[in-house]
Amino acid sequence: MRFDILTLFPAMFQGPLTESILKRAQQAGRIEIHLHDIRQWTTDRHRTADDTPYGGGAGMVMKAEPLAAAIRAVRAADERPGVTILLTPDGELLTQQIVRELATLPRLLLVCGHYEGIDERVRETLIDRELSIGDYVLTGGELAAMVVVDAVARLVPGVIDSESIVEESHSDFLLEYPHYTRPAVWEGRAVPPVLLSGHHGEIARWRRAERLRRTLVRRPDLLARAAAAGVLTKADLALLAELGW
Ligand SMILES: NC(=O)c1ccc(NCc2cccc(O)c2)nc1
Repeated sequence: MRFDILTLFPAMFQGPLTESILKRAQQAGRIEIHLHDIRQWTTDRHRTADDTPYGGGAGMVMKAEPLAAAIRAVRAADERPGVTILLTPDGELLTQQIVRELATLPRLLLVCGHYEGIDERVRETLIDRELSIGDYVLTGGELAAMVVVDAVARLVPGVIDSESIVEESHSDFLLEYPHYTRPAVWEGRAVPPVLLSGHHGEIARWRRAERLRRTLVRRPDLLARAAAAGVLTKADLALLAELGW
């Protein structure tokens, strides 16, 4: 899968995209990440990529010409069709369901807006989809783009071991079960005995029960979505009834 990131601050991506799993995934050729500095497509001496807003007001708006030229040039750089996504607080809220959908695409172009955003005429003509990582405003779309790349790339086959994806949090709307590792007792607190029992069936049942209980307590909204999506078994519903759901 190919990611193209269009930004005014390419250096911001050193670190998250050049370390650990994403670095190894790129070295293994599972994913490609190409950074593009939008200023490369400015034409004036001052390399102007933003300007003051028509109608007045504070802040700056990203100019249409350089951004449109960048999007068109980057799209043309690879024959694979890609979806062009703008990261913005006004976008559709990113969920694991959307992440799974994006992970099936051959290519993603992520446009990192800045200041107060981008000229509306670029949104109308060149942006396919607008996504938000949450209801808060950041100085730019770069951190949001890193979140999208991280969440999507880890679902690309071969990037991480597939069995850990199946049962992870949010994969079926439910939160994760609690995790423990050595030592068996830490500061007087023991690991739940069932996990040391070797009874894999009991362990699976305990973990499922913990996922349901935690989701009920922390995110009842997700539980309702799990029920609506039909991912709760009769045993799940019986246990949830016992828990008062
Ligand atoms: N919640 C988010 O995903 C998110 C994304 C971007 C951002 N700031 C840049 C920006 C601000 C306003 C308009 C625009 O197009 C881009 N802030 C938060």
